[in-house]
Amino acid sequence: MEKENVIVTHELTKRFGDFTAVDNVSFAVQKGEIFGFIGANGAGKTTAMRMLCGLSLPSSGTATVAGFDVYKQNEQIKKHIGYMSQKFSLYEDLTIRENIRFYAGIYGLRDERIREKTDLLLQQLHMKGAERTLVRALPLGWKQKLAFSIAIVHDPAIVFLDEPTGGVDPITRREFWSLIYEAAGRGITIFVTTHYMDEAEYCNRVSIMVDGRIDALDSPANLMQQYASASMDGVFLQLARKAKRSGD
Ligand SMILES: Nc1ncnc2c1ncn2[C@@H]1O[C@H](COP(=O)(O)OP(=O)(O)OP(=O)(O)O)[C@@H](O)[C@H]1O
Repeated sequence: MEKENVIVTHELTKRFGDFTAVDNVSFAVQKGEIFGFIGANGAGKTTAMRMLCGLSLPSSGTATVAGFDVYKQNEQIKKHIGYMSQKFSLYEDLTIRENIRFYAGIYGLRDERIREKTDLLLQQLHMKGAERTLVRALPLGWKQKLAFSIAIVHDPAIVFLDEPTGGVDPITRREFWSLIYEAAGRGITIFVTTHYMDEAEYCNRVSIMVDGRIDALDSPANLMQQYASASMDGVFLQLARKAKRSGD
């Protein structure tokens, strides 16, 4: 049976003045898929992701996210997605437990559900006993795992992760990825940008953006075969070399 598509774009485009940041991008992402979105600095990943999250209107083209139209239903989209940016927004002056409660409340969970979810998260993250620790005192890897769990506390259809593991060591990144797999196993679609090519290999499919366009899109195994490379690093370098645009 065909899996349901939760993101569908057709010739999605974003222009800033006469500069085309995202250029006629068409793709679909299936429910429960881990979809990697990679590209050199300035390729257009964040701009595309912001349109899909309902944070920025496209210049042209179409897109639906969780069945909602990015032009007309951006408030609905925001309710059905989770988002974690590079500068995740945990409150440093609140404890772990207080951060979970705060965001669960914003997402509209009822008190009883918040209590259940808080206990579940603390257990999953092995943070029981540390729940009254201020977030500011936590190591970066703990903060990232907590931020991810909070981004999906309301069981969204899709979670958008913008370079979620920047700056952490490989072991912590792997632990972070086990949380991603667990969420995908529950049917949450993962849309993730990363600069780490080992992480690209963990994705079900990877799209590679060059100068605002999607130049390649397939499973890591197929891409490595197509570009005759033993790693995603090799695939990425072949494509990124063609880029004319440089990041800022
Ligand atoms: N508001 C804006 N006005 C003008 N140009 C912009 C604006 N936002 C982004 N751009 C430009 O669009 C291009 C794509 O930027 P974007 O941030 O989407 O790239 P990216 O692939 O996410 O890069 P990075 O990996 O560095 O985050 C860049 O050249 C950037 O300077």
